[in-house]
Amino acid sequence: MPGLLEIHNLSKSFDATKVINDFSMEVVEGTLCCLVGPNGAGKTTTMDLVTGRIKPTSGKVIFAGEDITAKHEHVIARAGIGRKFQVPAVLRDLTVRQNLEVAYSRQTNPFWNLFKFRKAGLKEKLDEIATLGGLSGRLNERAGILSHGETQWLEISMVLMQEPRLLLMDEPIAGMTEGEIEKTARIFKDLRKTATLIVVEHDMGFVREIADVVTVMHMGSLLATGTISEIEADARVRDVYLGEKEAA
Ligand SMILES: Nc1ncnc2c1ncn2[C@@H]1O[C@H](COP(=O)(O)OP(=O)(O)OP(=O)(O)O)[C@@H](O)[C@H]1O
Repeated sequence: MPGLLEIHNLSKSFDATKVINDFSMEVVEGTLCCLVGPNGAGKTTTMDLVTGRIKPTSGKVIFAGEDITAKHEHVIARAGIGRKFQVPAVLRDLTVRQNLEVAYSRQTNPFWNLFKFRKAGLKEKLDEIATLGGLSGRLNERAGILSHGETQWLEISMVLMQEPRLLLMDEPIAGMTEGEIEKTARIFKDLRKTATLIVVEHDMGFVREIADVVTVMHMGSLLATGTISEIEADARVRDVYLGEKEAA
């Protein structure tokens, strides 16, 4: 079965520096892939290339069988690739519910959204996503009073409102408490039932908890890919990545 996302021989140079070097990976629909690697390995740049934020020097990105390499960022988003960045972009003065409505309609006027969401189906969809994101009891709270973890879950839920087939996340647990990390792992396990995910992550404990597949990058290239047990047993990975962390 072809992957929902296929990256073929991707390279990217900034001026004379090649930061992505003939990198290939495939993500099968319904799986959660963790993209790991030392600082500067090229993980964020790869995500930028997949979402069309920047364009590769060579290589191809295929999504759901379609070549999206040359497409504009907004076209790629509309095709079903959602991204949650590390820095939250919630509207702090609106409630959790209003933020989710804005994410769906892309309209920041709460009154417009109030009418729109009375239409059949949308309220149910919002409630379902709020439950998935662990926010069903917080819908009427102002987003500005949420904890850091809750704000991250709201952001994830906002991306889900756009119904992405593939969801990319940059270090989603950065700054979270232990309890929030555990809850985030549970949310991700639920998400995997309906979406395909790529999570860029440094915390190997969290990766162990959530990943179906782990892909390791090193100096812009693929170093290894496999289950977490295969990756942890791989001497090359230990040398360049885990070894480096132990030494830090
Ligand atoms: N716009 C740019 N111009 C020049 N070099 C860049 C640019 N963007 C990224 N780089 C370089 O590309 C390399 C890969 O960076 P990238 O942020 O993709 O790594 P990363 O694996 O996400 O690292 P980290 O884990 O620290 O976030 C780094 O050496 C970085 O300095």
